Amino acid sequence: MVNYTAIVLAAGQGKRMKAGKNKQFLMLGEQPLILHTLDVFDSDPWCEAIILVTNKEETESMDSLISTASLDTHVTIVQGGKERQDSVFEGLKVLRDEKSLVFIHDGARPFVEQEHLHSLAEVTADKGAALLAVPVTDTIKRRDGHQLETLDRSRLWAAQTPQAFRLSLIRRAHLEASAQGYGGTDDASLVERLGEAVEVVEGSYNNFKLTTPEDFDKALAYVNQRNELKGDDAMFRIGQGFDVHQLTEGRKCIIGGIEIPFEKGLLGHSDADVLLHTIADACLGAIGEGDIGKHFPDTDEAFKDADSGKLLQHVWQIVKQKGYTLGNMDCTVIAQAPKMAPYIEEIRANIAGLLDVDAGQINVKATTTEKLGFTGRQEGIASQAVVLLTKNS
Ligand SMILES: Nc1ccn([C@@H]2O[C@H](COP(=O)(O)OP(=O)(O)OP(=O)(O)O)[C@@H](O)[C@H]2O)c(=O)n1
Ligand SMILES: C[C@](O)(CO)[C@H](O)COP(=O)(O)O
Repeated sequence: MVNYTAIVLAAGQGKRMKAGKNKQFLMLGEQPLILHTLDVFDSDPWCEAIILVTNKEETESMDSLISTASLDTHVTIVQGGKERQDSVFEGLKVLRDEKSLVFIHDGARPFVEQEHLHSLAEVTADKGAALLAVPVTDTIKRRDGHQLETLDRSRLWAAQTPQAFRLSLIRRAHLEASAQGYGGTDDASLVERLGEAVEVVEGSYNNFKLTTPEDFDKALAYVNQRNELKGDDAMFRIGQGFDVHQLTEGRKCIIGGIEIPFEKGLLGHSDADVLLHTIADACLGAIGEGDIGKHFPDTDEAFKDADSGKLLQHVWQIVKQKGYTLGNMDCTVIAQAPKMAPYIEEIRANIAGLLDVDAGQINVKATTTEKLGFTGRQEGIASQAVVLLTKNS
């Protein structure tokens, strides 16, 4: 582990974004742009502290934003300067340990990945200066009036941030640049001017800077796509269920809503339909709503001998209210006996009817356990199910 301090720059005006305010405060999905960027460093265990450089006029609003963000890493807010370089210099002023590593990062680059932060830290610990960059993919032309020159693309890299340095080196580079009145568009260029080597660590094209409205649209699509895979609004949710009921004489053997002729039946508070209970559990699991025990307690007389088809339909209403529908489900009945094969299609059609979906979305299969265990001894029947739910658009 190589520790570093991150200086995150947010003191610009975001003029090219044309949003009428500093782009750092624009909502990118569920939170402002700057919080996405801070989250990256907050969740990196190698990052020891964050220096957030902000506008004088925005210090208060940035401060209250941070206080609502529940970040674990300590954030010091510093007032920036007129140009980006001035803002970096203000950030450097609060650091003391000259041997430590400092990462300088644009607040407007929220998608930097942790593996690249770590590669950068390791290279910088060894070499003293490094930056993330990607090979340019366009052909680059230098234009002088009507005269064009095509540059050799094989040697061209698009510089990103973070740019990382030993503190003593980047402080010296900034002092020198300021003494000479040199203004660079990045920090590495100031170190290059000292004649010092700066290593290139290949990053990702995802680590783009949000500069124009088009960049913002691209970032929003990226964030939405990421969110589709998680949380209450996820496009897909998966759940699994498992249940067992004891086989006993004097009870009906109801599996998947179909009464199967057999010398024994399943014991339970309700009709003990092991398969429908399993499916209900898988559905509740997928939407994060616990299990059927929570919704239909076996201490409640209302559910005595209850038709499990009705219970499953109740669960399915909850699923639908949350905006989900069935992708598909796959179930296994684990029974030594009765023989399930003759009933599988009827069960499948019954479940499809209960949920008002196509039978093709449902697979039901059965297995014995080769006479092993409690199912093999015909003491009980078990079942398993996995359910994939998809969000209605
Ligand atoms: N005086 C400045 C200028 C810029 N930045 C920061 O440096 C990063 C990169 O700069 P850029 O994308 O150019 O942001 P802005 O300066 O805000 O944008 P613009 O040039 O369009 O006004 C941004 O996170 C920006 O907030 C800064 O901290 N202080
Ligand atoms: C530092 C930087 O992000 C590297 O690509 C870039 O140079 C910042 O430039 P800007 O003029 O502030 O957009």
